[in-house]
Amino acid sequence: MSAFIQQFPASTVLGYPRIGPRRELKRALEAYWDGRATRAELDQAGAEIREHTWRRLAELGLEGLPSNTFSLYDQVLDTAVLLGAVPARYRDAADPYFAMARGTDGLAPLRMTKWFDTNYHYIVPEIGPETVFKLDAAKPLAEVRQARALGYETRPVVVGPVTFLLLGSALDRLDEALACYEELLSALATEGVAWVQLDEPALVGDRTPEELAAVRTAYERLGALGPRPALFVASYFGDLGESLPALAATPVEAVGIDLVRGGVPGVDLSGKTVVAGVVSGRDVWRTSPERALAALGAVRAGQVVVSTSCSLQHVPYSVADEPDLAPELRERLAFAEEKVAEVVALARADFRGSVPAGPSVALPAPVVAEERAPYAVRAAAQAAHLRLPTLPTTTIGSFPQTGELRAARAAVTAGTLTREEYEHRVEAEIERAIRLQERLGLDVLVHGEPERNDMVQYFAEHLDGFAVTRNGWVQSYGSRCTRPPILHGDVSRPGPITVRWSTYAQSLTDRPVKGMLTGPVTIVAWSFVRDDLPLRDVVFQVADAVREEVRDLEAAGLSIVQVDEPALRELLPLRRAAQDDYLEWAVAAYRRATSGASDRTQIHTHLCYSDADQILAAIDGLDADVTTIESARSGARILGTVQAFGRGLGPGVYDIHSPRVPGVEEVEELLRGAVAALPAERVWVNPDCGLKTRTYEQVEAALANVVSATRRIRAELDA
Ligand code: MET
Ligand SMILES: [Zn+2]
Repeated sequence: MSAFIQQFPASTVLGYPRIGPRRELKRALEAYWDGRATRAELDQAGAEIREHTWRRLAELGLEGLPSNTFSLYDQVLDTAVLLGAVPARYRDAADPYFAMARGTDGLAPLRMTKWFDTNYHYIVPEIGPETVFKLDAAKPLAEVRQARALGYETRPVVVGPVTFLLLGSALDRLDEALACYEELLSALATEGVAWVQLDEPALVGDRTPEELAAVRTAYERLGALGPRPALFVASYFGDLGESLPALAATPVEAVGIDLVRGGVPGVDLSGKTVVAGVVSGRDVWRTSPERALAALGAVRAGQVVVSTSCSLQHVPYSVADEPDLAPELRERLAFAEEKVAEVVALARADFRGSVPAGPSVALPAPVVAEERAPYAVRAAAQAAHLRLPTLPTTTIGSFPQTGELRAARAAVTAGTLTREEYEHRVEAEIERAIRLQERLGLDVLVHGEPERNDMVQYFAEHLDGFAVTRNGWVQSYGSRCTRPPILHGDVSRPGPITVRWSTYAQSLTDRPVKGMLTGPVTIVAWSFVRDDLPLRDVVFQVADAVREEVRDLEAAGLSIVQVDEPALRELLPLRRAAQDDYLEWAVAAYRRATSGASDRTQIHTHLCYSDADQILAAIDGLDADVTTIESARSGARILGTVQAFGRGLGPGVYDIHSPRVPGVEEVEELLRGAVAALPAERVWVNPDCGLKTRTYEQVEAALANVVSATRRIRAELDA
C-alpha cells in the first residue's frame, strides 16, 4: 500500500442516471441494434452522456466524481466482462456483450432478474466450471482517461467480489476472482487512481458465517496488496448489520453506509472514512436537513463524507424538466440533480430551509375486509354461473400494443387528436381483440388493455393522490425505461377507471370477459411513494380504491375480475426478520381489494417474474379463485410447489418473453405435465404474462396452438 492516502473528497454520490436526460442512450442503443448506427456512433453517444454527467456534477459543486457508473446495458454484465466471465457460446457472436444481454437469432440471452428490492433488472452472471477469470480492465480505464482528459479525477466504481459472486452463485470461486480484482487495483494504481469504489449491496442481506468469512478474506487480501488505490466499500439498500464488524476489521479505508434505510452504526469506525448516505437515492423527496444533519453528527468515524444512500440511477434526472407538476408538489421533490445539490450543501454545512410538509393525512379507520365464503361455496356458485369447459383457456390481459395506438396517445397529448377520436380507436382495438379471441376459440376473454400505456401509470392517472411526470424516466433494463408515478397524497378514486372499457368488451360477446386491474402492492411498488406514512397504510389506501373498482365492475355485469400482483415478490424485505410482517399486510391489502366481490364473481390473480418459490404461502393466502403464474420458463419445478393450492391454477404454457411461437406438441407436453401434477378440474390454460410486447402475428399463431393442444387433452379428459 502506498504510504500516503489521499483524503476522500467531502461530498460524493454512489452513482448517477446514465440513460441520458432525454433518453439519448435508449435511442443510440436501439439505432445500433436495428443496424441504423455503427458501434462507433453508439460509443460516441455513451461518451457524450458521461461527459455531460461529469460536467454537471462538477458544476453543482460535487467534489468526489464517480466513473464507470455508465453502462451500455448493465453494471453487473460489465463486471462479468471485466472478470472474463463470458460464457464460451457468446464469444463468437458479432457483439458478445449484447448477445449476452439480449440474445441473438441462435442464442438465448443470459437470465435477467431484479436488482435487490428495486425495479432495475441486472444480467445474472453465469459462472460454471469452464469459466476462467481473466481481467479485461478496458472499460474502467477508458472512463478514467476520458474524465481526466476533461480535467476530472474520478473514482471508478465496480461491483465488489462478494456481491458479484453471490449473484452468480459462485462464492466458491472467490480465490480466482480476487486475483482479478488484485490485478485491477494494480492497473488502477498505475493509472494514478486514488480511490476505487467496490459496491457490495449483498452485504445488507442476511449472510451466513461462511459468507461473512468471505467478506473478511476478500478485503484482507485486497487491503494487503502492494501499490493500490484506497478502497471504498459501498453498501446500500439497508443496514450492514453483522457485515459491518466483518468489514471494519479489514484494512479498507472507507465504508459506505445507507443512513436512510439503516441506522447509525454502533461500531466505532474512528480508523475509517465513513461515506454517509444521508440523501436518499431511492425516492424523489427533498431531504430533511434536521434528519440528515442528525445522522451525520451521530456517526463516529475518522472522516465523514456526505453522500447518497445508493446510486442515483433509480431516480430521474431533474425536477426542472417537470414544468407541469403542481408547484406545491414540485417544491417537495428532488430528483438526481437536486439531490446532488443537497449533498453539496450538506457537505458545506449550508443546508438551509425546511422541507414543506405534504397534505395532512386523514387515514380511514382500518377496516377489516369481510371475508368471502369458503372456496368450495364460491367455486360451486361460479361453476353454475360461468359454465366453463374443462381446462378453460384465457390470456393474462394485454394484447399487442400497436405503434398506431402509441402514436394516437402521443397525438392526444400533443393536442393533434381529439380525446373522442382516440377513444374510438381504443374501442376499435378492443373489438379487434375480442373478435380474434372468439375466432381462436378462447373461453374467457379480455378487452386487451389498449387504453393503457402502462399497467401502473394508467391507474395513477385516474386516482387522486398521484402525479405523473413528463420526463421522469428511470432505467428498468437495457434501453427500457419507465416513468414511475409519484404517490404524494392520500389516494382515492374519483370515479370508475376501467369499467367503460370492460363493459364495452362484454357488450361485444356472449363469452365471459375478465375485468383487468392492477393490485395495490404492484401499484405502490412501481411508483415513488410518500415517506410520511408507513408503506402498509399507503398500500391499504390503494387497496380501497381497487376495491371500489372491483365492485363497480361486478355491478356493471362482469363475472370475472383479475387483480394482478406481479410485484408481490419485489417488495419483500431483504432481511428474513422483516419478511413475515410484510407478507402479512401485503396479503391483507390484496384481500381488502378483492373481498368485496360476491361469491359468484370469480377473482383471478396473476404473478410473474418467477422466483415465486419464496412467497408461495403468501400467494396461497391471496385466496384468489384462479392464480395464473409464470412457469413456461421455471417449468415443472413450480407445479410441484403450487400443487397444494386448493383453487384454480393456470401455469403459463406460452413464454411470451420470446418472439418464438410454441408448437402444439410443446404446449401439449406442458399441459400434460400440469394435468399430471394437479387435479384437472383446477387447471387453467394461459400464456405466462401479458401479450403487449408481442405482435398480432405471433400472438395469433401461438394462441391457436394453445387452443389446439387444449382441445386434444380436453377431449381425452372428457371422454
Ligand atoms: C407484468 S404482469 C402483466 C399483467 C397485465 N394484465 C398484462 O397482461 O399485461
Ligand atoms: Zn405478468
